[in-house]
Amino acid sequence: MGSPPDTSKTIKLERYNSYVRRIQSTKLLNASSKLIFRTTLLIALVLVLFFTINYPPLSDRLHRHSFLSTGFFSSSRFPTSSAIGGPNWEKQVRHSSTPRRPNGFSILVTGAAGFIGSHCSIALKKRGDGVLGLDNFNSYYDPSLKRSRQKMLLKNQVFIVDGDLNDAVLLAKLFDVVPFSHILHLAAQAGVRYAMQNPQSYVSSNIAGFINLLEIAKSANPQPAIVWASSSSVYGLNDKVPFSELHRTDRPASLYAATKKAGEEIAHTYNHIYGLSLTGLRFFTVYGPWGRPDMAYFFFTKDILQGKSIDVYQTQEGKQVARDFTYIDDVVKGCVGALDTAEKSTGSGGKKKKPAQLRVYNLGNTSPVPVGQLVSILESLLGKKAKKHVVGMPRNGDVPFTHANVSLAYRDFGYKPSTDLASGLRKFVKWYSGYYGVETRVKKEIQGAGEVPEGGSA
Ligand SMILES: O=C(O)[C@H]1O[C@H](OP(=O)(O)OP(=O)(O)OC[C@H]2O[C@@H](n3ccc(=O)[nH]c3=O)[C@H](O)[C@@H]2O)[C@H](O)[C@@H](O)[C@H]1O
Repeated sequence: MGSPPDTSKTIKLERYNSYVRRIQSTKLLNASSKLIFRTTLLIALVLVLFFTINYPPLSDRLHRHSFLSTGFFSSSRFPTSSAIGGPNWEKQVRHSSTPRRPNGFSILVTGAAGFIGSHCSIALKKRGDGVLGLDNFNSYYDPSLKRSRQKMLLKNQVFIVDGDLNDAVLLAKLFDVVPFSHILHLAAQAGVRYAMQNPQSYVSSNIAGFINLLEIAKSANPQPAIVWASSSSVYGLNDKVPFSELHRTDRPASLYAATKKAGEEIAHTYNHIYGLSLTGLRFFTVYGPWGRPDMAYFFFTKDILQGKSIDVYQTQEGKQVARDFTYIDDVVKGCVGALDTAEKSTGSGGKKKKPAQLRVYNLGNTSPVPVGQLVSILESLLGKKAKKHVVGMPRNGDVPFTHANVSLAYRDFGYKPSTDLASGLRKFVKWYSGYYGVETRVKKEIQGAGEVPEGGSA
């Protein structure tokens, strides 16, 4: 029998091999943890860099009062990740405000998601001006309508900055990025009767906001020329007709009217001290497609269709209340005419060099219509009778009638309203039917004729 085999060498070899395997797996583990650590660090760095550039919004970084971009932008041209103040945002601001025609304007339109603001923005953009919008999308009336207008503007390559007139940091930033030649200032707290419910909102938008904008404009270089929305309501208790720019406007009947009249006086001051070119437009009850749901023609339409009763006001003496209802397309032509004839501001670096232009114009229809007749026209266009409730006009700021003399606007920029109330309301009802998807006589007629309702795709 031979001696047992010597296994001690084999055992040693196995132990050695297992030792080497352990070392190798530890090394592998170390290498992969290092890789994971480095990758995490890199991702963290990229994220920190991204948020430093894009977030929080500019004004949050510079002061605590915040406005947030809602990232609502749906157009492929203006992607959703455009926080205010970031490079992507600046690119959109520049692109939107760059004119596409020789000697075109670069215009900041405040209240661009509003009724008159959205129509004017599109008209100006279509003729080749650069247009940048500003709007705070407040909820005075259904903000979804403002968002729909915003979508329509995006389709027309107009970008709206989501921000407030009272945000001085934002306004200063906009003027840093763009040397605006003009401002069309239409942002305001509108509505005559709402002023009794929320007086402070009128002070905040129509006075403080306006002054904030003027402060930025007077310091800008070049100073822009400014065209802005005043109101027919400044005539207040004036009873001379038709209303002329030469008539008294020192008896406003509502706080809304008082803030618009204050705006006209404030405009005088900034023109006088700083040489800003300023043109105030007194709008007379403007109506039409994409209009304001707080206005009588709009909510009468809704209530009539829903079978609800409507209050039709009459004066305390039992007379009909009347308005010089003015169609939106006519008003847009007036705004464009005022911009085209606005002279340059004369100041620079906050100092006036010589006297500058200061103007006020009526933009009305020159043909007042009693509210009862407005209701009859709507009944016929909707194909439905209204449940009318005739009541005395509440003492809440309303005036019994308005009637514009527009000879000054005609003389200076050829303003000539051409749409009567029945034709204008027909266009409004056509839009309303398409936008809200409701049946009306107008809709049946246009479908019968093979037309597509306006606003149906918004
Ligand atoms: O030109 C302006 O500067 C203003 O025009 C608009 O004010 P107004 O002319 O008062 O329009 P709007 O409310 O549509 O009432 C229309 C008519 O219906 C009567 N009216 C109103 C409500 C009601 O329930 N019943 C009624 O008969 C009412 O008595 C009136 O006769 C803008 O809203 C305002 O922001 C401002 O721009």
